[in-house]
Amino acid sequence: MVEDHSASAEFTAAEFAPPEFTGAEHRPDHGAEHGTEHGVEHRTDHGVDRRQDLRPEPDDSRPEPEANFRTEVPPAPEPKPRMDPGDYLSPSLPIPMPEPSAFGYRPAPPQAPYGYRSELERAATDLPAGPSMPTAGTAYFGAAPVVGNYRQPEPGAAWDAADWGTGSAAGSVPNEGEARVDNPSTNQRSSDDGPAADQLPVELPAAEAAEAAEAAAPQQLPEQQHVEQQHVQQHFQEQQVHQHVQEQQLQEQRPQQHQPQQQQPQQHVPQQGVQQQRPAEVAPAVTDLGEGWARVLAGLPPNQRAWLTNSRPVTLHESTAIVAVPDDFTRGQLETRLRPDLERILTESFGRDIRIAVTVDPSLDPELREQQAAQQRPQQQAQQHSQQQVQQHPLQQPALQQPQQPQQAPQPQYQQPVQQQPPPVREPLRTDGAYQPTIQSALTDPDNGTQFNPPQPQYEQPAPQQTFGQPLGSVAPPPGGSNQQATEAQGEARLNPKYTFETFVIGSSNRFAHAAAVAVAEAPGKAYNPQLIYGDSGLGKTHLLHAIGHYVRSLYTGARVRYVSSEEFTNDFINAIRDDKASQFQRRYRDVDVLLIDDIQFLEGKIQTQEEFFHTFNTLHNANKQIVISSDRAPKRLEALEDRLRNRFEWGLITDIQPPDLETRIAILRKKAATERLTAPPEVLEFIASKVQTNIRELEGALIRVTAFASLNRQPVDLSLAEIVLKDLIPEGSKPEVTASMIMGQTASYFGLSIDDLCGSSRSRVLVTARQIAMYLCRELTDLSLPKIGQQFGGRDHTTVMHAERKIRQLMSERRSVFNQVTELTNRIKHQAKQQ
Ligand SMILES: Nc1ncnc2c1ncn2[C@@H]1O[C@H](COP(=O)(O)OP(=O)(O)OP(=O)(O)O)[C@@H](O)[C@H]1O
Repeated sequence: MVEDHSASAEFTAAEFAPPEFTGAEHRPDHGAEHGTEHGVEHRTDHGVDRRQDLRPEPDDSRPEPEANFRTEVPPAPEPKPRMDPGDYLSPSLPIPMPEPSAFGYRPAPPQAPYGYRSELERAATDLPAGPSMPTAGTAYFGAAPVVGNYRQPEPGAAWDAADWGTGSAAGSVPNEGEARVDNPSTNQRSSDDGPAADQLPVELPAAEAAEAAEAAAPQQLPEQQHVEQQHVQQHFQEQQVHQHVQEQQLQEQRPQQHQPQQQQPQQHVPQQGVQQQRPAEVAPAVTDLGEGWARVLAGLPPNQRAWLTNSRPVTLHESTAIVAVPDDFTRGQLETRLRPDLERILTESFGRDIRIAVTVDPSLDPELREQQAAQQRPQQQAQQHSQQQVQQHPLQQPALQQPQQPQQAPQPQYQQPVQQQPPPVREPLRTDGAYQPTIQSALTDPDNGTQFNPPQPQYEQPAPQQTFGQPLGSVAPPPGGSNQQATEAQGEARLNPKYTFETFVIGSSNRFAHAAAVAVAEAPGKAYNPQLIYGDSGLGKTHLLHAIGHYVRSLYTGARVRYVSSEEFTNDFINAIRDDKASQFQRRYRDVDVLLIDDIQFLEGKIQTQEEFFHTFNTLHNANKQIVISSDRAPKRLEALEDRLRNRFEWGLITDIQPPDLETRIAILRKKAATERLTAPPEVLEFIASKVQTNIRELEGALIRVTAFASLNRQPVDLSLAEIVLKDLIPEGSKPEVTASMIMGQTASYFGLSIDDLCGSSRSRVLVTARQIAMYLCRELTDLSLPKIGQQFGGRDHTTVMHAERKIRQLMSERRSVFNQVTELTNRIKHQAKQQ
């Protein structure tokens, strides 16, 4: 429900989901697998080609490229040697793209960085603007008018040069209609033009240096002016010809010919030769990203091209070109300022719509490579020296032939990206084709029963730097570290591998929460911070939190993600105080890039823990680290939480999850059946979905029971069998409350044990099974979280409960005795609950 749009920017999916929000409309043909059933999307792809909706409206105040060209040229410029496009390309020749299979990776999720956001934004812009509804684009995103990576400053508002990366002094965003024009007399460029010539790094390539020097020259000879004017005129005419030809092309609607184009250096002929250049202007469409990228580099003005010097085209997936850049800051520049021009040129080059997705590959940073090389040099020299000694003193060979110490890994440079510097223009790009994309495959094909590929170990990347920036005060694992470290990092994140975006079914009840979660994962700390997801138990909040974690880790090498439930946070905090390990505790929760904190309602009434969480929150938020919170209520209804915390939750984006409708429930069951390889005909799934309406965990439990029963009895799963198994399911609405103590009491008496036995440490077989069954039933029949259940059973860890749940599910389908025990116990417990 909408609580208060103006104050909390909160909204509910159910009310606002526009009717036209159907999967079919939203999903063109991208992605590995996608379907719409009963209006419910089975998302397994990240591909949604709707980024046009997302991209910011072109800023009128920024000159179009051509206008830019004209305004940048001083009225009487000094003659400059025309640069051959080959010069532009030389430092950054695109490499042939490796075949995905050759490197053992699958292509990145098609258009991942846009699809989900576009969904969210489309939803936002489609909403009716009522009197209490702020304008679209800022309505739902809390205080900051942030959409994706793009921060759109308010017209006239002060803006920070760092946001635009020019290093120039802060200015103000021009009001609508105000154009930013370069000032040739002072040689100052408007901030939108990218790195100004005098701010470019010292070691420019020759051509760039010539241009920078030229821009700095105060005087021009009349003769030079004349030559330059000729160039200007010529270029202008060339562009007109180009436009004309393009218009003709459009009119004729000629099918594009996809012929690979040989990269031809452009001829600079005198003005009258423009007509002869026509064939070169009407370049045939390219099919290869390398060629397309070459055209991009040739087509951009130098100041924009400077940002691409260390970039690298990675691969083209359908209509998404993935480009790697050395750092987050450059990524931001590409995604905001350069995007329109890049996409325009690529679209023209390919003859079809092309969008870009930018990923970070720190190994492209020339400084870093230089440092690496410098560190390796002494070792190599020492090695050479040793070898020489060996040759000179053969008698010493035994000593010298000791196995070499493994080469010490270069020390990581965990620096924050340099914020106000244009990208270094120093070294030619690597052309060895050894690049492996940071974006890991996140595609699943549940219909084929294939599992989601968990992110590859983080430190297999050649980069000795964390892509995601430096966690606060952290001691990051060394580069090139072992798989064990990667596994540890994975373990540290504490993410359930089954809870990914691929296994999450989208319906009208959770569409907004899902779209926001994806947006957050794609731009952690930038899109919506914090993000709060609330909804009743068993509706997928935890699933979304874990999915964010997985997705961040697959997109950003080295990103530190930590999932924790509020109860664990509380316990950890108490233990830290008890053991005098406060600083360790703080490091654990503050040295992360993404903190996912589940069931925040459990902090209610815990004053000291709230205080600690408040500081954790502030530290992370101030450092632009992402915080995602889940709660069973809207923040306003967390009355026992301190005001200052609740206020902070409202800074970002609040989304709710509603109980799924019938179609979504059926879709969830289908997905579950596919991933768990359970066979159940559609009518059985529909029957189960109609019986269990408000809790997806119970829904899944019902499916497990039906299929397990069938498997034990060697019967086919059909409607009559499902009816028998689920006959005791109490209709929703009149659901009596089942408590943990009820379950433990019933279980203990059923197995002839005591409650102390269940909570104790004995590991006799009967006891272990009884304990695990009780834990399983607590999970299925109550709303208790994993840690809470663990507490009930003598303070056991939540992972023990997870293990028990899994184990009993498995045993139910393998052993009749276990199935019977669980069924019998369920009936007894429900019977007892009904009578109370
Ligand atoms: N949209 C969905 N698609 C697929 N599975 C879902 C979806 N929503 C929930 N589930 C599944 O339902 C089960 C319960 O979800 P989850 O634990 O995330 O709920 P929750 O809202 O966090 O509940 P609680 O508040 O009790 O912790 C999980 O197995 C999860 O995978």
